[in-house]
Amino acid sequence: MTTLKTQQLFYNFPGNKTGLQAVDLQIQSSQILAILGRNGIGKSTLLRLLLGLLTPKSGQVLVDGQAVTNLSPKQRATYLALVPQMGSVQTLPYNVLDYLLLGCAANMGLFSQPRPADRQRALALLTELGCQALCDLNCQQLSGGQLQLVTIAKALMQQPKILLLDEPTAALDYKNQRQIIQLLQRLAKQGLGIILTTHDPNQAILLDDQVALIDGSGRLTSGQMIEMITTDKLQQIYETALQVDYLPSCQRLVCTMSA
Ligand SMILES: Nc1ncnc2c1ncn2[C@@H]1O[C@H](COP(=O)(O)OP(=O)(O)OP(=O)(O)O)[C@@H](O)[C@H]1O
Repeated sequence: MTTLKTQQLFYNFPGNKTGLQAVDLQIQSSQILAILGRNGIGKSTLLRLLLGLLTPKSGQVLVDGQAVTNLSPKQRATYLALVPQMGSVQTLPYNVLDYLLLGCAANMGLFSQPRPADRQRALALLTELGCQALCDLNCQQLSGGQLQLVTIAKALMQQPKILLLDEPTAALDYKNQRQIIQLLQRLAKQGLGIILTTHDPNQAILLDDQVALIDGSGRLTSGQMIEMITTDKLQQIYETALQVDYLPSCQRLVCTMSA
């Protein structure tokens, strides 16, 4: 069982007096936490703090009780992997299979090569994501959605204990969004802890686990999806008219923009 938690995390955005305030969150193996908040509120920044890529003004991030900043890069990579926001993914001129194998780098020695088992795992992941036909393409030839799927597969090659995903379905069509949601649920059942950011409350509804909302002052509150995804709470964090209702034909809550 792995636990990732923050204690009273404060962070000021560069050149700005605003930031994240007193963030307390916790996630453990098999849990999924969806983080929602409006543009520029600090969701990606929070993921970078959790990964130890940014240093908080105060407070700390603990992985199994150890400060993330005290872990070596290799130790960190055994715990945590990131699927970055699509705009920030640098496409390297590798074919898709080799790109996925880069995901194993943290678990390999300096001069070792990927093993046949790693290649098989990469091919199995591509097949699971319906991307097996992409395997020999150059990454720079991929569409935005194809690159997003391949980037998720690369992070899974790292075999982390907690997976952090920054808007993992932003570039995906409905079928692929459903596939990623189902994949995340399967992985959580197998023991992976998952933290993702999303702009779509419907995804948090479908994932149906933990939800964290960041409000306009950079404070985070979290709880079970059913307590957090309400018309009042979402209207407050997005500062716009929207509605959360139970839709009998979908047999679930649905969030829509209202007039
Ligand atoms: N490299 C940077 N240099 C300076 N300021 C930055 C940098 N990256 C982000 N910021 C600022 O930090 C704040 C939080 O940004 P962040 O990317 O964490 O927000 P976000 O909630 O993920 O936004 P979005 O939903 O639009 O992706 C913003 O005000 C942004 O302008």
